[in-house]
Amino acid sequence: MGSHHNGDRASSSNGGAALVDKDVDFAQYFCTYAFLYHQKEMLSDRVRMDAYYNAIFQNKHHFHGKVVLDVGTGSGILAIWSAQAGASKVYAVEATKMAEHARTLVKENNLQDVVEVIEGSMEDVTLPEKVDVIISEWMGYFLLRESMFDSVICARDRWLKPSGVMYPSHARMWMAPIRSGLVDQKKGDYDGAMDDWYNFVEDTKTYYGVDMNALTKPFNEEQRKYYLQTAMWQNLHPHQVIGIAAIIKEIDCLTATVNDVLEVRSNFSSSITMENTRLCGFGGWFDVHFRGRKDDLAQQEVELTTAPSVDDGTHWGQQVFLLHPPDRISEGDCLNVSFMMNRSKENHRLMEVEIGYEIRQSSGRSLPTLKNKFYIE
Ligand SMILES: C[S@@+](CC[C@H](N)C(=O)[O-])C[C@H]1O[C@@H](n2cnc3c(N)ncnc32)[C@H](O)[C@@H]1O
Repeated sequence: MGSHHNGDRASSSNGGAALVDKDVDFAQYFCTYAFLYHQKEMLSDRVRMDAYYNAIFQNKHHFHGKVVLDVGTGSGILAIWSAQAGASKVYAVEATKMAEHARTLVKENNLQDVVEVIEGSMEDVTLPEKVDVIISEWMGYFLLRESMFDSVICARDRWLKPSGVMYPSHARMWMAPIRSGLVDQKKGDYDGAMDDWYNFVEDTKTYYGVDMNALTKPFNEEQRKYYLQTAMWQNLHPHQVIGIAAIIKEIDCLTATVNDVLEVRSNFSSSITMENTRLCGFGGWFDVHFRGRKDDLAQQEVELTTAPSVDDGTHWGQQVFLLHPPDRISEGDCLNVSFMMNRSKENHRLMEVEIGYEIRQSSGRSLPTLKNKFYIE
């Protein structure tokens, strides 16, 4: 993944809705994955690496003598591990030129007889046989950003044997109320940008004789979106979580369809667990599990979580949705939240989010429901 302000991680499916222009998709999305610095960032994420490493090497029975497909192999790391764990054949599919680097690594590690690197979009590739295992690291910010899971679904439906296993096998999205000083900082930035605009309008009128004020409204909307409504990348401290976290989506990777992940809708409640604090927003994260399948379980189940953590932060961090203004809130209060996330119409790899929430105070009083719109860019 690129910079922490929502860089890109990568696919080329049709998003389940509108048709996607592959050239545009390549320019906007895949391109970043062609850089080694980007792959290195993922390869340096110890939580991510340990989880996949343990999932493979503690469950060698799923790999030994088996045919494996790695969807989006990048540097080839998961394909190489699969081969080292005893796979008889690994197809490693990668859309970008990173495939060439993967090929180099495969050769240097003496696995060229087992791992076949194929440069191409998963959706376009034809394999000579069906596979026993599909492994992929497809997760974007807040799980579904990038919509790369579509490509995994496509691969599964075309190439996985009926008895096949998915790595990971399950995924969940989580959400919790949080406190954060960022809410004040962003509001300050936004106010500063608007003050600057008003000065600009005045100066333009004074010095150049043109009144720009008619553009104040659209400028304001633009700045609000940028400073106040764009979800932020954060590595939250667990102490910033002020209420019970809720699961808002569960995905069985063996059976989920694109339709199942086009939209996420959840109504949940969260009890506030911190005395006299501020509700500054909501934090969203995900976890995935490697459990094998019901009739062919993992010997050692592995979890990869991106929950707020002091020592085990990941490059995914959490996505933070800030509320302006924040509300005073205290232990015993309860939040009723309605959450909705859809793909952006302009770019199926980006997301739009609506969060409605109502505070029920421990006194029994309810505050009016507030609705907020956000963009995961
Ligand atoms: C998050 S990276 C993971 C890379 C590597 N598997 C790892 O774990 O380090 C996802 C990779 O999948 C590739 N990718 C995404 N969608 C793809 C598709 N539809 N076909 C082929 N490659 C794809 C991207 O270019 C990127 O290199």
